[in-house]
Amino acid sequence: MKIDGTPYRSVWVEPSDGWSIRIFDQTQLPWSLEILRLTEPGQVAHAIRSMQVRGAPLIGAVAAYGVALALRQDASTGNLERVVAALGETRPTAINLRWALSRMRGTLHNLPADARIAAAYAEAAAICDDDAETCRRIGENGLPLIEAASQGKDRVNILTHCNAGWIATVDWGTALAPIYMAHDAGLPVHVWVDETRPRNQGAALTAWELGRHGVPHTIIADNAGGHLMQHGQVDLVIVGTDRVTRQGDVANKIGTYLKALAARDNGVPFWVALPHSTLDMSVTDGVAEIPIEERPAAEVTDLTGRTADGRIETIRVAAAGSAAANPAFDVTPARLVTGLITERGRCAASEAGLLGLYPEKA
Ligand SMILES: CSC[C@@H](O)[C@@H](O)C(=O)COP(=O)(O)O
Repeated sequence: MKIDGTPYRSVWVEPSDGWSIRIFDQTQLPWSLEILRLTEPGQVAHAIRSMQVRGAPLIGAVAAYGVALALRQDASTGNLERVVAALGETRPTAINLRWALSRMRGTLHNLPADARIAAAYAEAAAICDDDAETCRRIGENGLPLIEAASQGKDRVNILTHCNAGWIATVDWGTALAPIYMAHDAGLPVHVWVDETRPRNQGAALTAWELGRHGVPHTIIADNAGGHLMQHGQVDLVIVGTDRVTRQGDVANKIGTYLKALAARDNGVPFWVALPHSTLDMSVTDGVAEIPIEERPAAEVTDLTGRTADGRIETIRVAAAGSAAANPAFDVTPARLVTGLITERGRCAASEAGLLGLYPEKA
């Protein structure tokens, strides 16, 4: 996607040296566009854990390059195993991280050490190209939903939660890909952007992305969605996901489940966009089985923003001395999901629906 006319991906190899890795520091958005250079796997682990990079597909892609950086230092089998294990522990909920690391391990494990570095860069690049193309197809497969919802309307209102846009993936995004395509096709799209407390991925990242692309949008407090649905102001909900189970349960940013409940109560379609790398067929019951990341309490008690004179500051908004809990994801049961949008088409959020599109995962 483009920033001020220049096309970017969310992760790339620095062309001047051919090996170091470039990412946007998402903790600095929307205030400043800072590009970081990662040169060793410890920096990659830090970038994922601190959410300088975030979003399920992107953390998988960056971790893949983390393996390549580690092998530059030591291409032994022992080091390959160590880096795969270490990066796999950086965040627990998004399955894309483990998917990418296991794909890297599978490609590299049986190669001689002196062939591993080039192969690791090639495999990480293939993961990135695959993700960009996959997300583009998700856009194509979600577009008809927006076309149908916009019939006879001068505005089609889509609500989204968190950030499942191009900076959460390598390119295009998942939930936002159909929205970009609809906007580019001239459909009258308007997006309700949940602010997405506690880290504000909606207010900071989704709003930034949509704004750069010229997509009309309005930021709302997380609790406003139900009210808007009751008053007919939401035509459909599209969200991304960090893990979809065999029976179609969906893990996504905390608060997604409440949006699905409100959507069901108001007859609003609730769609979930995902690439194949987000499917975890080894898990059936998402509520019981998906590990939910618990993040620092300070993300709840404190807020970071830009002051009127341009300084980035963090302030405490909670009462002094109160404890805070911060589960970062929740699971929406399949029964609340209207359907899944994938690179292979749309399907029901069910085992039969998923196996219809992905028979090889039976
Ligand atoms: C295409 S990204 C889908 C999900 O990863 C996204 O909705 C989300 O929940 C991201 O959470 P984050 O904690 O910001 O990594």
